[in-house]
Amino acid sequence: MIYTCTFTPSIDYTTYLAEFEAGRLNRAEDVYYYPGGKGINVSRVLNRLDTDSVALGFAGGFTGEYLKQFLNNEGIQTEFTDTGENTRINVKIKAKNETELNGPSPEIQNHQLDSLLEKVTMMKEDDWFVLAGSLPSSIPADFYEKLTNACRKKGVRFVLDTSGPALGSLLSTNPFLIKPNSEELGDLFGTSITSKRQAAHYAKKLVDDGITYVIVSMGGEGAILVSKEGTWTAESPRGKAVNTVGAGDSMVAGFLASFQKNGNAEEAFRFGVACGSATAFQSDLCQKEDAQKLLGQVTTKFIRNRM
Ligand SMILES: Nc1ncnc2c1ncn2[C@@H]1O[C@H](COP(=O)(O)OP(=O)(O)OP(=O)(O)O)[C@@H](O)[C@H]1O
Ligand SMILES: O=P(O)(O)OC[C@@]1(O)O[C@H](CO)[C@@H](O)[C@@H]1O
Repeated sequence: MIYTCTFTPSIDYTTYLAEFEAGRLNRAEDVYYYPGGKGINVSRVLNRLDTDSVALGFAGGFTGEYLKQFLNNEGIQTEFTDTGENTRINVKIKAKNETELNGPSPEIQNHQLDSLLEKVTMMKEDDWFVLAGSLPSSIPADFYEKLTNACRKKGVRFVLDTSGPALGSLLSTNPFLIKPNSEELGDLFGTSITSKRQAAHYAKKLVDDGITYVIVSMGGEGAILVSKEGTWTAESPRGKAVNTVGAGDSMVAGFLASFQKNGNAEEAFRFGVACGSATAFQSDLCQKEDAQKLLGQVTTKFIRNRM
């Protein structure tokens, strides 16, 4: 089973308008209330790819209820721990540019952390634990150690998709897969990454340090996958970007759904890229057929590592 875990879920209040101007009253033409948060997006896309998952994490209040119901209505199993406070609402403004306003993480108490740890301890060999999205800074560092030790002991593969200091501090747990975008990878090394060659250089350092697969996503430019064997690069299919929120999460879901079936990293990477682009080309997250249609446009190049 794939377990996704979102510490900081959201309702994504997604609005479309021709023009947006800060500092004045703007009126939206269309609005959508999507469940959000990176792990939740991974679960929603997995579900559309006919792959079961359980969405774990922390939610509360009327927004937390909406989130759970929405996911359950889509047929996704949820096991959220109640935070006792409203889950945040993130504002996504789609005008000529995309503007985002994300709320802060909830305060999470020790007994709530323990309840998550208990769930991870119950996982079985060959399960997956996908920790995705922003992590509250108040959580003691040794908690993640306990969490990832529990995964290791049970033979559960740990997938990490977070950003900022949390990404840096969790790398030493040797995740199976991480998926930073180029900006997040650059932040990690105190530099700015503008090409696939640069991205491959830094991703390789992470693989040398013990991470099995590093995917660096680069929006409309495509992505790279680095492992001990070498580097694959992929161009994104061309199309009109409608809403890129969740494109990275769709890529993670596509990779996992495919890898879980046949263990072929290149194939999983190609399908991940197709899922990312299929999501970017529509308002909500992609459906399986959308990704399958784009798959033929995703070709990869491989460069073997020198021994
Ligand atoms: N404009 C675009 N055109 C085509 N494909 C895109 C576009 N934007 C994103 N994608 C696809 O989605 C993948 C992931 O996108 P991106 O690098 O923006 O992820 P991200 O920054 O993690 O996104 P998010 O955090 O919103 O999920 C890209 O590698 C690409 O395959
Ligand atoms: O604030 P975080 O946790 O970094 O990101 C949260 C978020 O922007 O990421 C998802 C897209 O990847 C959205 O559904 C959600 O609103």
